[in-house]
Amino acid sequence: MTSILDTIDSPEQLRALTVPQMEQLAGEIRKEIIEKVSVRGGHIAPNLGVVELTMALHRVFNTPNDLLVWDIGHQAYVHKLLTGRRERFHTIRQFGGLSGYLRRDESPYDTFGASHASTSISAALGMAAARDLKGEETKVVAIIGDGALTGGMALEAINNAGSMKKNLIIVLNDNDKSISDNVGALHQYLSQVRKVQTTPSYQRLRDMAKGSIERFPVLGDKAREAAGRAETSFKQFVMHSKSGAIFEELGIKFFGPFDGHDIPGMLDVFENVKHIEGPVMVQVVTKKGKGWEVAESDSTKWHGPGAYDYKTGIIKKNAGDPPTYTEVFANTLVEIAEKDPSVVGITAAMAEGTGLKKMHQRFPERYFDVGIAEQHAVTFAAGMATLGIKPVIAIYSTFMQRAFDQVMHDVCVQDLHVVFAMDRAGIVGEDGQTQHGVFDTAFMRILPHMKVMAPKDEEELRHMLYTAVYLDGPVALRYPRGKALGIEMSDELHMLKVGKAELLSPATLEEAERTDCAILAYGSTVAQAEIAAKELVQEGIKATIVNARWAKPLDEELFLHLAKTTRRIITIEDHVLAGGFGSAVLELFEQHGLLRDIETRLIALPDKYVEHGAPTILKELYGLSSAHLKEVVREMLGTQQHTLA
Ligand SMILES: Cc1ncc(C[n+]2csc(CCOP(=O)(O)OP(=O)(O)O)c2C)c(N)n1
Ligand SMILES: CC(=O)[C@@H](O)[C@H](O)COP(=O)(O)O
Ligand SMILES: [Mg+2]
Repeated sequence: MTSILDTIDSPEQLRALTVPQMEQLAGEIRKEIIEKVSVRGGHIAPNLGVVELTMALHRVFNTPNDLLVWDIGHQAYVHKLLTGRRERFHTIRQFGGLSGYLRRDESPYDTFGASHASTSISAALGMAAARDLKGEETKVVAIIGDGALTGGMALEAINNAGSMKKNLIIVLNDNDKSISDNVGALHQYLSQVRKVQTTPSYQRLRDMAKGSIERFPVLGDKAREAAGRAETSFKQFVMHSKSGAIFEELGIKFFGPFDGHDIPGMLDVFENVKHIEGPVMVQVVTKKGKGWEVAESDSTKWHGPGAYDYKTGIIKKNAGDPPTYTEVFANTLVEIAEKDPSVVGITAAMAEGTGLKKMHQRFPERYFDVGIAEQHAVTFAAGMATLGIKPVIAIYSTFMQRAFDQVMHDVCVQDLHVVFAMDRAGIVGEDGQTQHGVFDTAFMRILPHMKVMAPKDEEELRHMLYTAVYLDGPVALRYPRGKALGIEMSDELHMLKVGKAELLSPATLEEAERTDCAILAYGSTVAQAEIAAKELVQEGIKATIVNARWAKPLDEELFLHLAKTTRRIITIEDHVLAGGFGSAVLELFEQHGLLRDIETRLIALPDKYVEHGAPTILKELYGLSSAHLKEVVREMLGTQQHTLA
């Protein structure tokens, strides 16, 4: 059979296909995604679920003039394949390759960049308002998942859209799943709607209504007009059905649920709703992982797996790999919670990613998944803290950005004891620009009362978590994505001294005073600093290595002493330069009038959004490697590289 996918350069060709051809294309797209994504991993299940939906949207709407606004963008691989990116599809999520999300600079079909959830309706409403100001006719369509609909921004946008009355289509891609099971009252409401409307009587009525509209195949305006006139048309039926009453009452016409895998059905629905005035929501029911048994049967596992074997459906994992930082964090939290009933775990829809599912399994009553609602999660934690509960809120560093004001206004001003466990801190790799967690030290350390720390390894992470739980006031700890170092971990947990760094080498402060320079390393970069120091010894260069542990409060005594004695200080961190750990150290030196007398170098990420790619490539590129650290030391000392005989 000749490939149809091979002939698709743009939605233009898609628009010329028959329904059977589109059905064949759906199969080819699934095969392409399953095979190509296997190399680096990616968002498999979300994409397999939207194949028919994406084709129908590009078929009915005149993209790119009509605007499709995908929420998150993790489900936009099909959209990429249909919009001229087939040739480069095999590069997806790789350094220099296609992004795993939408980017306005990647294609004119990518109308709005994302990866954080719940932005699509706001952006689409803004586009609709701009369109009207400009007197244009463009259709604007937001496509949002049932998970993303639990986010505050989506609800704020619905509130706004319902009263603004702009022409706007919201497609609710309801697969009954966030990454894990979806949560919340809105989710329960939509599930109810789905259940009611899949009763046999509903199905019979629906088939009758659908039959009436099918007599008017989608051939053009005349057929549509005829369909519109049909008294028993599906459109009129769904308009008068009770589904989505909650949205109807907010001023948004609601249609659905429709089968999101039924191509002719989808074409009918979109052809109809496209002509409706005012805001419209269409509930489309899809199956996450559709068409690939392994992904259908466990869509959580296949939401965003790493590399896998597409022939066997087995996700690759090396036997004997050390645990991830996430696993160590989650196990330690459960360990602490075993002994302390006042400890609770809170997640914003990331039970798997943050490891908090372990809290769920062990202490379901002390585990809270609040949905994709980071702002609410933080203030919810603050409320708990007022009554003496010890909330540990585990949020990816990048998603913490959402809740900055809640951290400031609801937690820090009131000096409440909330622990912020910021997973995925630093460069995360293939998810790229919007997901690197490289701003957290800056935005946390500027807040009065906040304490901020980062462990050098998994053993230290355990004690940092314990310390954070038993300190007072707000405490944030950041730790990286992925595998830990594989070092042995102790059984006992202990408190770390607040604001005390660890002198790693040489063994004593007296020896450190006589070294050529001091490297103050923060968090995961301690490992690079240790490697660099060992190798520099071969060149006759002696460097003091400090594991800073705290970005706030700093170990002022030690840092000032090393500055005064070695007179050369280098900082290194997996974070942007502006406002980070190195900046904090400079502030300290400036306050003590030291900057004129010492030399400093700060190794950190530049003032740009770091692209996607393997972490090793990105760290090398941006100088977070031991090799670059050695170069900086040599440059500072004015020495050339040479090896001692
Ligand atoms: C603000 C924010 N918090 C958390 C996430 C992590 N996240 C990515 S996809 C996802 C689930 C989205 O569910 P849904 O919108 O229903 O899309 P589906 O994957 O089911 O198609 C979550 C929680 C995110 N992208 N943004
Ligand atoms: C869209 C999405 O799911 C992201 O939040 C991200 O892909 C998570 O990645 P990891 O959990 O693999 O770090
Ligand atoms: Mg979903």
